[in-house]
Amino acid sequence: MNRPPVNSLNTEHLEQLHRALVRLENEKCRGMILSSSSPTVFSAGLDIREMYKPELEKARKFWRTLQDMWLKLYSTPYPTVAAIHGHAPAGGCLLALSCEYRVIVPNVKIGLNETQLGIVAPQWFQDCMRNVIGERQAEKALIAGHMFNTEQALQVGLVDEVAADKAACIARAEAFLASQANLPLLARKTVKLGFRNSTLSRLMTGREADTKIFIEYIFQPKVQKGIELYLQSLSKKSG
Ligand SMILES: CCCCC/C=C\C/C=C\C/C=C/C(=O)SCCNC(=O)CCNC(=O)[C@H](O)C(C)(C)COP(=O)(O)OP(=O)(O)OC[C@H]1O[C@@H](n2cnc3c(N)ncnc32)[C@H](O)[C@@H]1OP(=O)(O)O
Repeated sequence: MNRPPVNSLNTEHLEQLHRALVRLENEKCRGMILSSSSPTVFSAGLDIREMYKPELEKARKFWRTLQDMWLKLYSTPYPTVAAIHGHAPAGGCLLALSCEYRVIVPNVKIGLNETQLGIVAPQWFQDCMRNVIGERQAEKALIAGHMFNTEQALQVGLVDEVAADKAACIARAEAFLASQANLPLLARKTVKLGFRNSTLSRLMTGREADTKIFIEYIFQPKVQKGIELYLQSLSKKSG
């Protein structure tokens, strides 16, 4: 990902990610490392400006593009690793959770923090967390909007490994891909999709309902007020 300063996910960036995933699949890619050009941020999650006073059709397109990108990422036939050498809140955490393996560096925060922002992580975000860390830990983390530090993320199983820095992180991600390289492709892909199918189907069969929930939620005046205040707090911080 290379969308400075923080790889926030707007419609255009989501479309780029989606196109890249389609191309990798068409080219029979043998593995992907999802990484960031930023030295300190993996991805800041959804671009909050896409949810602030949006036009209805733009908001719908944004959400459908996110759904498209995630459905592709979660179901890739090739192995995927997230090299998390920077913070990964909310949608950034979703990207990492959607890969098959996660390597993180020290001093990083990762989690589905939506509750803390006064919004709600959609069901499929929640499913991804549950599938990785289990029901009990996911429920606790999501209710609190907890951001895990590196040590906590390793302990709870949100990530698989800690590496010292970006170079080591990429090297460990490559080692994971190498460990998968000799597995028969069809068997590997079939098992992966078997595990992920119910999560994928839940969104695929309810896409329009999921979009409606998103739209109705973000268009509420009190939610808009919360987003406005959060945006102000973010820009005050950097100002
Ligand atoms: C059942 C009902 C269900 C209903 C569902 C409905 C709604 C929910 C919908 C979706 C779920 C939401 C998912 C999300 O992903 S929301 C996004 C959450 N992300 C965050 O909270 C992260 C916010 N950012 C940070 O914490 C920090 O920026 C950082 C990532 C830790 C990096 O810190 P750093 O100090 O390096 O950078 P700055 O904070 O100075 O930021 C630089 C610059 O970027 C702007 N920015 C940061 N994050 C975002 C973002 N997510 N979107 C847009 N812009 C962002 C920040 O404002 C600064 O901008 P400036 O112009 O001031 O320089």
